Amino acid sequence: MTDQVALQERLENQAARDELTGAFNRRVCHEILEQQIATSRINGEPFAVVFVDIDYFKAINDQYGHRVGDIVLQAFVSKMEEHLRENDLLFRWGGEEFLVLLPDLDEAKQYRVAEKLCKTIERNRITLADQTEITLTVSMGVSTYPAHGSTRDQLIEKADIAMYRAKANGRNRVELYSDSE
Ligand SMILES: Nc1nc2c(ncn2[C@@H]2O[C@H](COP(=O)(O)OP(=O)(O)OP(=O)(O)O)[C@@H](O)[C@H]2O)c(=O)[nH]1
Repeated sequence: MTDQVALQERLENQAARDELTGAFNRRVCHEILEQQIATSRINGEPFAVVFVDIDYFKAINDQYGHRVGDIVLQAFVSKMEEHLRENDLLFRWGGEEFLVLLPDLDEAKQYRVAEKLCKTIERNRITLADQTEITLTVSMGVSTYPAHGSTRDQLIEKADIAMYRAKANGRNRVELYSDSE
């Protein structure tokens, strides 16, 4: 590989990733969801979009400072990536909001995978440099293709609506979008 090609690859990689956490950024999220929809339209493969919002993140910033808040976001992404399956993808949507794409699962399995992730995040505390341990919890909303929408924006919006229900129902939980909302 020439230096030029290596540099090009590095720049492309940087453009795809969120600077703080290294998760894929919102632009890539848009592109990959479009691709997934195009593929699923042809092969009929279902997939899920999971909207993930860290609970009470403001309190972490308030208690430990913004710098520690940043470290917690980085640790959160590492933990999520450790526990996702090989084909699942994590994106930083903005702030303390993330999206996960779960390809190739039926609805019941998608919900179970999201629940497992939610419990894993709660169980795996984050240890700071001074050994302080922080327990994070997340609220998740799940929408599925094709049941809840056939476009990227519909699927994201419905996952977001379900996530708000998870917040309203006490946080640290997963809700599946329902058409009655
Ligand atoms: N440290 C740090 N904080 C961030 C970053 N992006 C967003 N935040 C903070 O995340 C917090 C989000 O707070 P809220 O939207 O009030 O939500 P919350 O406290 O998580 O409460 P709920 O979502 O209702 O459970 C705000 O304090 C933002 O400043 C970041 O990149 N780094």
